[in-house]
Amino acid sequence: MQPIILASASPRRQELLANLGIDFVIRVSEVDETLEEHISPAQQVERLAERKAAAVAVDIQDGLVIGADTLVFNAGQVLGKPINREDAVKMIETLQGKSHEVFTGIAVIDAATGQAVVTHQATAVRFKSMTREQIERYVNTGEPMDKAGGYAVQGKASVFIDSIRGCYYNVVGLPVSKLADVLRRFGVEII
Ligand SMILES: Cc1cn([C@H]2C[C@H](O)[C@@H](COP(=O)(O)OP(=O)(O)OP(=O)(O)O)O2)c(=O)[nH]c1=O
Repeated sequence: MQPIILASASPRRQELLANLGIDFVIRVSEVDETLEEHISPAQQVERLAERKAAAVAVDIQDGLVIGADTLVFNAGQVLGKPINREDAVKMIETLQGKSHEVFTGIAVIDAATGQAVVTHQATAVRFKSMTREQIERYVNTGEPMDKAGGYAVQGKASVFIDSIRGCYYNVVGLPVSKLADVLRRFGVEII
């Protein structure tokens, strides 16, 4: 089997891939994650996932490099990670009491041939109504700061999640079942 390289510093992605029991190494390269204007959230996450994988693939001889990117799409607006506490409060204020979509793009690049498969998945997440005080208490936990949309479905934000339609793991940062489909196209059978 070819070596598998996860081009991600996200502990969530590392944990989800490790859960599958496959051997992989982690290599991360600096990538400009500035959001582009006038492209759909699906295109946005696909481009960033591909950029992350390509930045690592260019430096190695062989192996399958996996890149991923997650964004929240709410009321026509793309939300990345909050830049500070106030930004996190604002993000959650716009999310509470309704549904939004979480997009994760994944890219797998065969470093030896340059062959790439890039795709994405969307999951709908509905938040309960939250008071300003609850939002502030949640932000004070520190949990929102390195998460797209300013929340972690797998963490304390779970208290405020009303429902999820689609892949849960996609919200956490890696659509595991879709990734398995893509890896199979490169000859990697997980189970
Ligand atoms: C919505 C949501 C996002 N997230 C996380 C997943 C991602 O780690 C992060 C989105 O940021 P990303 O820029 O997609 O990823 P990253 O910077 O953490 O890691 P890398 O670029 O090295 O792969 O938000 C959660 O953990 N839980 C959630 O519920």
